[in-house]
Amino acid sequence: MTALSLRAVSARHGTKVVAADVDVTLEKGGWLAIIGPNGAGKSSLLKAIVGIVHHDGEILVDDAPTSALSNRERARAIAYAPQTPQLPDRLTVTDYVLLGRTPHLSPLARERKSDLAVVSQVLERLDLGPLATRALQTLSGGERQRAVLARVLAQEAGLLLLDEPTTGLDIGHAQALLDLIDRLRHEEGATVVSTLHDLTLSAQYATQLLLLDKGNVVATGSPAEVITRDTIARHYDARVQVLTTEDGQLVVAPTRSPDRAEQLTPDNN
Ligand SMILES: Nc1ncnc2c1ncn2[C@@H]1O[C@H](COP(=O)(O)OP(=O)(O)OP(=O)(O)O)[C@@H](O)[C@H]1O
Repeated sequence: MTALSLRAVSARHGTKVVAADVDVTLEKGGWLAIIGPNGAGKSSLLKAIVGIVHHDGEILVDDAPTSALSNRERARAIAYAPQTPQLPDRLTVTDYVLLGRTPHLSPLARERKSDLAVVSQVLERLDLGPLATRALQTLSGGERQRAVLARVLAQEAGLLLLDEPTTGLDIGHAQALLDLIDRLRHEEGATVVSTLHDLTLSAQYATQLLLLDKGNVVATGSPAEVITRDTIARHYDARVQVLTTEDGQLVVAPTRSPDRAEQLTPDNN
């Protein structure tokens, strides 16, 4: 089944188009990373898929046009974690994560045992058990980020849209979180669309990349097709080497300009 199809989709703020004419297809269980320099339109495109930024063109989730879904149907199909969420600071982690169950409850109904079970399972998976009764305002940046992901996972939607999910996480927590998302893909068939600034992580975790530059799609394909020294130089104005580890994983390593690096060798200092 095709989990997500964008057909000639443009995202716009008012009349200003910030991501133009995007065509992409993602099979169930795939992971699409939207990459590109600052201001390229990545978050806006993600928000257009969620339905909180205007779009032109057609968006299909599980082969159904999202324009035909009710809010509730949409919330059961698509879970979204914004880049900088406004959190209800006084809520405990458990109560906040329970909000993820809202699309599964009938109006005004209280949560059921099964909802609480989903929440405690998700908290455990994200190593948030010890923080379950803490108010959100007392959490560190990385802990808040994990709480947001926990709410998204509690929603049990098939399509996860994650805007910079590793922001504020140290390298170990970032890897643990991406590994967890990867497991959800493999074990539960979740489909993932994320924006990611870290090109190494994008190359290692995504099955498919879409590179935006100034709102235009300038490259799509597998990580090896999209992540090349020339492409990164052209669209990010950055000097990098793309290395391959012994087990075949790509690593994007920034390099200093040769002139400047030479000036800094110990002999010259
Ligand atoms: N609500 C808004 N109203 C008007 N313009 C907006 C709005 N939100 C974003 N933009 C503009 O749309 C363009 C794309 O922004 P967007 O946040 O989608 O980029 P991005 O690729 O996610 O950037 P970054 O990597 O810096 O997070 C930018 O020029 C931005 O200023």
